Amino acid sequence: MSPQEPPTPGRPQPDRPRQDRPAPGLARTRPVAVVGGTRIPFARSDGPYATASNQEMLTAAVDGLVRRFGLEDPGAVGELVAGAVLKHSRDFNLARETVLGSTLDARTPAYDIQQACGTGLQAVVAAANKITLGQTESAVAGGADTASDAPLGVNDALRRILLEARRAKSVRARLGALSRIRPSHLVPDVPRNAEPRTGLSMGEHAAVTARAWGVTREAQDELAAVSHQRLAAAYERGLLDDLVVPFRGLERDQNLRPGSTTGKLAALKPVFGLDGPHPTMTAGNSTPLTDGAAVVLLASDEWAEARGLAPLAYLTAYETAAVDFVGGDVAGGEDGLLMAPAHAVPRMLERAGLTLGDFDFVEVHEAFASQVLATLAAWEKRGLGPVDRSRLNVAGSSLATGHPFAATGARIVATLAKLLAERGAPGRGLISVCAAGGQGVTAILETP
Ligand SMILES: CC(=O)SCCNC(=O)CCNC(=O)[C@H](O)C(C)(C)COP(=O)(O)OP(=O)(O)OC[C@H]1O[C@@H](n2cnc3c(N)ncnc32)[C@H](O)[C@@H]1OP(=O)(O)O
Repeated sequence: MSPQEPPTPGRPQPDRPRQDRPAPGLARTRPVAVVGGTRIPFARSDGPYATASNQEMLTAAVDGLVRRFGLEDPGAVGELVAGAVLKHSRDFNLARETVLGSTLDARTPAYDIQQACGTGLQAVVAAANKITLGQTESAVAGGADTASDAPLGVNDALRRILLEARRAKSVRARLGALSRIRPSHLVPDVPRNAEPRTGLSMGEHAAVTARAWGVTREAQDELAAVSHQRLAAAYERGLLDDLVVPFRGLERDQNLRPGSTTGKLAALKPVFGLDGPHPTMTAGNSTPLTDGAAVVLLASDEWAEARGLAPLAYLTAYETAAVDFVGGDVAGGEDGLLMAPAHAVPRMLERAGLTLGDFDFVEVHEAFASQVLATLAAWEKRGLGPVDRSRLNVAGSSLATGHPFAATGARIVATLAKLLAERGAPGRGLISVCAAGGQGVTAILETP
């Protein structure tokens, strides 16, 4: 090529010696340690956190983590990744605002993430991916949600009139627009716990799936009672002592009922699936609407070692899946709204070369007892084998703790990492979280 010829895109230039690709220090992968986690006790909505915002709750959880691991110094944390499902417009930059209001160094970058109830786990995965690629040394990840302080939207018709009034070029045109406001326009737009494409609530969708998989009321109540009993036992033996920081007078999850028994649960009246025969889902075997926040600290081994912190476990695999809950095999149960983990987990296990029997702990987010049981049945049908119940949600799960949507993933990661550390290496735990919109987020934690 003559010096006058333009360089061909993508061709190595003769005067530029060929380098090792990728450049040294780039595109490496390395283990991602879960160093610890902190959450505030979860509260039933319209209870003690009724006036707490997502930002206040997330800040309390972050500050708890900063105190516990001494993260105040500049540059200690690479970034904060967090989200909320129910967001006010003031929460548009929730993670960064949380940094600014917290004891983290104000120069800590932060960004928001959202995958419905999978948000907390997806935040952990996003942060972990940067650590494994060597793009950052440490990160805090998690989420917060409040169903009490839910954002109320302006009635759509009123919003259009107000926008028209704002755009008006004259006082007359503005008054003309405003004169169309009617008392009915003052009815707010309240967020509904429902799927926009079906109009059905999460519970109603779960009821359809429960029927498809033949999940009984007794099995659901049994799972719910065990969840409460195991969470109560976990508190009693101190498992949560360094994971939960008090907030607004609460020291333990408010929803926890240590005396929950199948007898008491059997007395509750059904609340979902009332349009079909034998409804089985009640307030006791469904998660309540909940307020709360949870975060975890992730890091490279080098970072943890330099700060004298011992990793609890390592995040070693991740998978996500989605189902066609509108047009797919909904009646057969495979494409039920909350069944995406039934697809994500087999894929993840195949990639990892593992079966369900290879796990010491299996953590399945309990949106509803019926959805957990349908998921277990689907895994079995797909040849993954049964889950040993003595390894399932051993410290209780969302039926007992409650479920502040975006916080649940981080709660599970922190609890599982603690369980693995307590058990001692080698150990392995699976996480499965179903999410609105027909999605599932799953992961594996290990102590090699
Ligand atoms: C991907 C996902 O995670 S999807 C999941 C998203 N989350 C949801 O969809 C939330 C679903 N939950 C709900 O909508 C509501 O909590 C409902 C409809 C289930 C229940 O709401 P409410 O009727 O307000 O429940 P409430 O707390 O009042 O409980 C009803 C009764 O059951 C009783 N109860 C609830 N849990 C238990 C229990 N474990 N043991 C004994 N009694 C119980 C309550 O004491 C109450 O009794 P009372 O009427 O005598 O006071």
